[in-house]
Amino acid sequence: MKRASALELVRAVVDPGSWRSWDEPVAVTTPDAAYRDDLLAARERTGLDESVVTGEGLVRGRRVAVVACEFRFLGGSIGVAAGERLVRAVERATEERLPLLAAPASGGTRMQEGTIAFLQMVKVAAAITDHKAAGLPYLVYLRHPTTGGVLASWGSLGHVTAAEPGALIGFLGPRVHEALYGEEFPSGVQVAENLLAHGLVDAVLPPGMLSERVATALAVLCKDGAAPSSGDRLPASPSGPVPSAEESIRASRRPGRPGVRELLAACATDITPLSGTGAGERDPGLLLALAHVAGTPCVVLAHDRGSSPSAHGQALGPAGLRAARRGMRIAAELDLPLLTVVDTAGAALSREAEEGGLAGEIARCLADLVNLPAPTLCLLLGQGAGGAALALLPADRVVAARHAWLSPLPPEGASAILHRTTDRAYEVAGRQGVRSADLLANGIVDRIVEEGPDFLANLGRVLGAELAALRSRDRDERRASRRARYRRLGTSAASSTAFPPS
Ligand SMILES: CC(C)(COP(=O)(O)OP(=O)(O)OC[C@H]1O[C@@H](n2cnc3c(N)ncnc32)[C@H](O)[C@@H]1OP(=O)(O)O)[C@@H](O)C(=O)NCCC(=O)NCCSC(=O)CC(=O)O
Repeated sequence: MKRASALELVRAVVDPGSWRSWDEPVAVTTPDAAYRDDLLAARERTGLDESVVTGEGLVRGRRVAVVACEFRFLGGSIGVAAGERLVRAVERATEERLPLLAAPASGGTRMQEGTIAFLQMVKVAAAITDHKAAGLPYLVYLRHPTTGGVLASWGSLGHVTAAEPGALIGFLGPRVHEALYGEEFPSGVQVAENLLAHGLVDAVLPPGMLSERVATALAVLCKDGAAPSSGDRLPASPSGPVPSAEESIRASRRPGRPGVRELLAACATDITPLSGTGAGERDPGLLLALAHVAGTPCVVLAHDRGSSPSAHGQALGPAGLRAARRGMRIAAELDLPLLTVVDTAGAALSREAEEGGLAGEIARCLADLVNLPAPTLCLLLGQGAGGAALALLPADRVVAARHAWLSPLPPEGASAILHRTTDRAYEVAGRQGVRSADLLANGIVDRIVEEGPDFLANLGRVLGAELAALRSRDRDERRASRRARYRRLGTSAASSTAFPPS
């Protein structure tokens, strides 16, 4: 496939005329005559003095630091000079508080320089860790081909990672595999599209789409917008009769009830979908995205019932919960508000889910979420059955749709435990205090949104106001009051009015 040069890639992504190189010239000092000849030939061929270019430009008007490999320069391989140039660029981006875009294309560590070149991976990874620890975004665009120690360091540390269509992306170079094992590496594995299918990258897109997608992601990651929407008129507080548990459970399972996709379509912009854990797993039951929700930048992680006509939708498994924890880490690193959306008929119940650590992942989600430094808001949108629902619940604030509910397991399961039949599900749910009104009374939910004709628009307004209010609070105070809130649950201080059982 055609390979764009480093500077062609840069030109594709930055605004015309805005590129400023940060590169300081490097001299050829090696005593190895053959390597010296290789370097000089590479310089002649590319017009560059090393295999990476670094600098800054505007991406749709925003200053962004960019580092990119030139594959025609010794296979884009990284030796000491290239490693040093990369690290200086990352450090400068951190100092100047610029978001960083990396666009590698490389055969990995430069073989001519050996082990000292290999160890550059450590300092590059350390510099990127510092950049992220400073709360700054790091985006990666994996180009054809990206292999070895480049993929195993700065290629795999992005908050968001995209790849070039058809690009060869893998740890072991196919040439090496063939030489070592005498056979070709299986085809179709080290290919961008296969990485997407396995939750290793978030998107596959051509260089021509990069500037738009980078701008969209950075609009959220750099926390643009978020004018507090306190002037918005919020929907009136709920009044009128409280529906029974049966009414709410039936309503939450009605075909056509809006899910997270309808919610985002109604009140989110600048959506960047993220895919999977980044560690080889994805789960269609979990939607992870960056977005502006009602104008506030946030990480969204949500149960996704998908387009499945079944009321049960797509069950969430351990991989989905691991992807959720990836979203929590991004929110924590960038101090972005996190919006969770609960709408699940229950976790995946299967051998794979058990062996994949379902219970452990629920535990880790709960622990991570209740301790997350970032502002957190949970929307109980519909069904809230069992641990898969609770895993996304313990936020600073919890908003519930009128017919949303939360129960320790699907109501039919509760009925089976108590009465050895699923037939008494609604009766049991009524006694378990699952309704939004019960949750409000027990201090689990802070606000209920009625489900009238403007349901989604009202939800958007409430979420916007809640997110804006959360962002204006002091971080330590917010975290302490979150912990206190969940510590209090079940004690008399937690509940206000007790609703009669439905
Ligand atoms: C990246 C590739 C798939 C690209 O294949 P192509 O057929 O497109 O191109 P190619 O093989 O002709 O490579 C183009 C030129 O770049 C050179 N080249 C490629 N990789 C290099 C490297 N790591 N060091 C020095 N030179 C390298 C090639 O020798 C060739 O030079 P010329 O044109 O002069 O012949 C392949 O080069 C490859 O498999 N490279 C090895 C990848 C790998 O396993 N790296 C691990 C390194 S150790 C490491 O990184 C640490 C770690 O693994 O953790």
